[in-house]
Amino acid sequence: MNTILIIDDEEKIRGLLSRILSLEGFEVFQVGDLKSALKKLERTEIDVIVCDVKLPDGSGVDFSKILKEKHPATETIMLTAFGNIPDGVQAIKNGAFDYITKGDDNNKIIPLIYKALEKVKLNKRIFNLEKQLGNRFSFDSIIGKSKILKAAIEDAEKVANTDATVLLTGETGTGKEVFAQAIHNSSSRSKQNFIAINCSAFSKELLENELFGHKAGAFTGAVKDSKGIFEEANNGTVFLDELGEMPLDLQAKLLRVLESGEFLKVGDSKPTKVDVRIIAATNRDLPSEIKAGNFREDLYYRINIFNIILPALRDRISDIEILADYFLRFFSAKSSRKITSFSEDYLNSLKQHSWKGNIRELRNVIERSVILADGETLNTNTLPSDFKIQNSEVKIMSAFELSSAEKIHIQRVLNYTNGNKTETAKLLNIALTTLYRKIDEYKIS
Ligand SMILES: Nc1ncnc2c1ncn2[C@@H]1O[C@H](COP(=O)(O)OP(=O)(O)OP(=O)(O)O)[C@@H](O)[C@H]1O
Repeated sequence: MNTILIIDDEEKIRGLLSRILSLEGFEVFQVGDLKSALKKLERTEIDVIVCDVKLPDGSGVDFSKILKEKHPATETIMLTAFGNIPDGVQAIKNGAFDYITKGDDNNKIIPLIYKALEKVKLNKRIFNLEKQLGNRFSFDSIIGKSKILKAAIEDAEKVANTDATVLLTGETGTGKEVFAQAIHNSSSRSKQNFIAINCSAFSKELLENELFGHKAGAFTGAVKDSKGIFEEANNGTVFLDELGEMPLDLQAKLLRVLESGEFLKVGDSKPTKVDVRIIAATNRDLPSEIKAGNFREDLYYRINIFNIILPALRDRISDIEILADYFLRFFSAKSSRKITSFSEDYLNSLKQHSWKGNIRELRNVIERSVILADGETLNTNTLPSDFKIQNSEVKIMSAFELSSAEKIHIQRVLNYTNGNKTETAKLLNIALTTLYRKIDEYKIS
């Protein structure tokens, strides 16, 4: 049953609304101030809130902002006083679904609630999809049916419930972090922290500080003791991404953690002891790195206890369709568009591509196509120019058509980002200044 919360300090109005909405079959709750509303929201899942603007402990308009941050799936309808449209407009800017004028619009409330409930349904769907795509990966949500992927999943499932160190190898974007999360989530450590760090993203000093933390006074600006991720992840799992890039000095410190669970914080003389499981990943060939003097051999043998090799996408072409379909559903739901299929040529082009960026690249290509799509089917004209397209959909464009296609393309991406130029330039892979020049040139509003 859908749940509605009415926030109004006037008992009569609350009662009246509550009766109307209960008769409609909703489960209705009512409170007289914002504090009680927050309490109610902590305990009960509310779909739609009907909220007065003036409340004894604050303004409903300001509250709508807090609500969007704390309960993003819930939608709010503001009840504004007669003739006070600015309040309603501000509430919508703050994230409210809509507003109605008190007393005046009684017949509008029910249809508006149904509309808001549709939006709530969509919000929930998107959050679920995002959760799957984000950090809640389990083995069931790893997509793909190819033998080579299934074998990797089977190995990972076997090792998950041990405390063994795991080394994940594979090209960029093959899902190493996704596998690391799935291993953690199905291990006995799943209730504890999973902390991922990219060893190539920091200078040596910063990485040491991030991993091991520091004592107060260890360096200028170190005013307090600080925990590193090994301490933060105590009893949980640390995922060391791009391990091949870790500086040699830090490799020695990591070896000690693996051997004894101990390390020295920066500026400390007493060791700190932790119990962490380590999962490492690399797209480098570690034996060659050892030969080149960039990676410690003893650390390699300590890390390479259980190696899982993640296949490149081009080696499991049979998975492309199901992955593409998954991302299509995700991005069409995210942009509230009804795009349901690919053309045969589109799918063939995907299958012929070399996929150097693997699943990450596929995800980005589908997102781009969803932005550019005209109808319910993705066609090859939404693919980037480096895709092989050998089909009936190709036609030679004149210079005139090219520039109008560019204009339409920019306009679509701008619509997709709600006019955010920085994000648009990023998606188009052009400089912000180029975007401004083109907006000017094509007179895009
Ligand atoms: N089997 C899968 N099913 C669905 N999505 C996946 C799958 N594998 C990877 N992804 C998605 O592909 C993207 C890249 O995955 P991930 O970051 O795990 O790759 P990686 O191998 O760790 O990359 P890098 O080496 O660049 O760090 C992410 O958006 C992830 O959600």
